[in-house]
Amino acid sequence: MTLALGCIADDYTGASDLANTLTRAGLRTVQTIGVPADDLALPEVDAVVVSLKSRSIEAGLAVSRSRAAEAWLRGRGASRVLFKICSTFDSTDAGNIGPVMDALRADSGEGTVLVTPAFPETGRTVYQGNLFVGAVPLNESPLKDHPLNPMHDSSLVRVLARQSKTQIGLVDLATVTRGADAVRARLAELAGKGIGAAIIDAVFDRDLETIGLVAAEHRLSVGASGIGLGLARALVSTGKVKSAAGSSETGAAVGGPAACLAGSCSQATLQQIASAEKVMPVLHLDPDRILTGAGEAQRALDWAKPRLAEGPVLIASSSTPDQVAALQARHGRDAAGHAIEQAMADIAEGLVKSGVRRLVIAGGETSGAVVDRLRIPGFLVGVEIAAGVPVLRAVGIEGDMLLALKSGNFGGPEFFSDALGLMR
Ligand SMILES: Nc1ncnc2c1ncn2[C@@H]1O[C@H](COP(=O)(O)OP(=O)(O)O)[C@@H](O)[C@H]1O
Ligand SMILES: O=C(O)[C@H](O)C(=O)COP(=O)(O)O
Repeated sequence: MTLALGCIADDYTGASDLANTLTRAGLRTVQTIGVPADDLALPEVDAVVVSLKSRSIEAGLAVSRSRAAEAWLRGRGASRVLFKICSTFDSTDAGNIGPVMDALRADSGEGTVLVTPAFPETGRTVYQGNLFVGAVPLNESPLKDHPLNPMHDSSLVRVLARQSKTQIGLVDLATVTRGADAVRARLAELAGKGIGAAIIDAVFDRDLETIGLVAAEHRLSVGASGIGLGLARALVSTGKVKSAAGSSETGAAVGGPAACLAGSCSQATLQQIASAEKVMPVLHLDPDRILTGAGEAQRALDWAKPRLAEGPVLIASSSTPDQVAALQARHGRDAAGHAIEQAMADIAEGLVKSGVRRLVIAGGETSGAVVDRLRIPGFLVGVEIAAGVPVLRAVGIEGDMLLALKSGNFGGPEFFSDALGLMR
């Protein structure tokens, strides 16, 4: 296997989002969970997206796991590596985007690393280094209330500078619109000043295509699915990869009971849960009971089992920002997050033991906890359910399973029904 592109994603929904984008852009892609075991049978692909649950862990651990993933990718011929982060730059001043980028930059000998979370298809744009979510700056968007990584500064130059050891520059939109050579010249200017990374503006897909042509010449880039799109289009347009567009996995139907789990507290997910309540049974977990060990996961399984034969169910821990803040005040942010993730994993494990083979999960950290508990080593990419969210077919397990790992902010109001309709 000689990879045209190696990717390291800091959460599982983001990995799935990127794998979807690369597949739709014509790259044969597989998503792995962590660095694959040598005996995991992988198809011949152009790109591998290694999923890590590293976005919100201790920075040193995020660095070591990311470096191990990079070594595995480079060992399989990846001369280009994309460190995939959230399109809303989910992170804190401790990291982990800066520390991981610094380490991967040192390993790769990269001069100035191109960084952009722009993903216009989902309303993420970057202008003068500032990230916009739809029409509002990041710090005025619902991401200001994220349970783990609340974002309070839309200037990514400032945000990354607080996390990284290198200086952070800017490649502005005016430069990008002048084309790849202008971007190359600007990067050379920054590298000459010893600036190790640059936020690069992007508002439209054509900006990503320009960026992708330059990023394809670099050993390391950092960004979300948008730069992945640019890289994929550049690899195809320059003949480095023969397009396999339309090659997404469409294997046999799996059938059987189906269930949805929502751990995301995003505005989008709360709306999707409300829509789902009109068409399927929904159980709202009591987060305090989870934190006090009151058997909430078992209660959820006892509720779900008799209903699964009738149709899909949805089990949600999701709360409003005020409720999240109150719970965190009572129990601690990290303790609350971890306990609820693990409860979701307990529930998922019980549902699979009850015969569930089609699982929709809302939330990146939630997806990580569930997929790790189910010991799924990798996924093939299926049809797209919504921008950034594909159907995934598990590989390396006994039997068949279909999953959808929904980024908290992605998908329309009817996402859960839409997903189940495509996961047969
Ligand atoms: N009711 C709740 N109160 C506090 N934290 C919660 C609640 N429900 C879920 N969480 C936690 O919030 C975090 C959600 O993160 P994640 O699953 O990545 O969602 P998103 O994709 O929206 O970022 C997880 O750590 C989860 O355990
Ligand atoms: O928004 C993105 O780029 C990715 O889909 C992502 O990283 C989502 O992470 P989340 O934790 O599911 O919001």
